[in-house]
Amino acid sequence: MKAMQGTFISFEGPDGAGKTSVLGVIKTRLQAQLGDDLVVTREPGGKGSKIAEAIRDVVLDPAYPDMDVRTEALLYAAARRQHILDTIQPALAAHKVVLSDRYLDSSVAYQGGGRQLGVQTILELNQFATQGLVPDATIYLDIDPEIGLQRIQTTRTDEINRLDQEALAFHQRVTQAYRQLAQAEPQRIKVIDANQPFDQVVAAAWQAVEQVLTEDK
Ligand SMILES: Nc1ncnc2c1ncn2[C@@H]1O[C@H](COP(=O)(O)OP(=O)(O)OP(=O)(O)O)[C@@H](O)[C@H]1O
Ligand SMILES: Cc1cn([C@H]2C[C@H](O)[C@@H](COP(=O)(O)O)O2)c(=O)[nH]c1=O
Repeated sequence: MKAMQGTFISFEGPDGAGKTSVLGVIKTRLQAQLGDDLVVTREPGGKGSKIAEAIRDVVLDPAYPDMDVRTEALLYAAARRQHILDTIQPALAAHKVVLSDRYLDSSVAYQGGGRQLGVQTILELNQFATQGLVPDATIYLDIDPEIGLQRIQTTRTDEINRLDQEALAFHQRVTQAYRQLAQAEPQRIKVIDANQPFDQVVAAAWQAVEQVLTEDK
C-alpha cells in the first residue's frame, strides 16, 4: 500500500550519512513553500508521539548493552506503529507532505542485516506494525560505514547512542543491506552519494524531493 492522500518521503542511510543535516536544509526550503502542510518527523520516535518517543529513549539508551536483538526489533516496530497512528497517518489524511528521518528500511538494514535477523523476518514483523504503509519515495544517502562513523566521532556534538557503539562489522552489514534494498527497489529508493561535500549532497537530495513532489501533483 502506498500513502493514499498526502506524500510520504523517508530519508535513510547508515549512521553519519548526513540525513539529519540534509533534512534540516530541505525542511527550511520546503516550509517556505508549504507552511503547515509540511510535517518533518523521525524514527525511532516521532513528532508529537509521546509513546514512540518514550520507546526511543529505551531502545537507544547505552545503559542497556544486553538488550536482546529480538526485543530491539520489536521495540522499533512498536515505536513505528505508534508513530504511524499519531503522526504519519493523520498528516497524510490531511493531504500533507511527511518527511521522516528513518522509517521501515532502517529496521530491514539494522535488524535484518546488522543484527542478522534476516530481511524476511523483519518485513513480516513490520507488516503487522505498518499494515503495509510504504513511503512514496525514499532518499537513501549512501556512504561507506568507515566514513559515516568517523563523522560521528569527530564532528557530532549530541550523544552517541547504543547502536553507534557497535563494531565496524555491524555497520558494514547495515550498509550492505541498504545497498541490496536500493538495488531491489530502484523505483522507490533514490540513491545519493553521501561521500560528496555537504552542499552537493543537499543539491542532489533537493532535486530528488522536488521531482517526487512534482510527479505527485
Ligand atoms: N557531506 C558531508 N560531509 C562532511 N560532513 C558531513 C556531511 N554531512 C553531514 N556531515 C557531518 O556529519 C555528522 C553526522 O551528520 P548527521 O547527524 O546529519 O548524520 P545522520 O545521517 O543523521 O546520522 P545518524 O543516523 O547517526 O543520526 C555531522 O557532524 C554533520 O555535520
Ligand atoms: C528506525 C530505526 C533506527 N535504528 C537505529 C539507527 C540508528 O543507529 C539509531 C537511531 O539514531 P538516529 O541518530 O536518530 O539516527 O537507531 C534501527 O536500528 N532500527 C530502526 O528501525
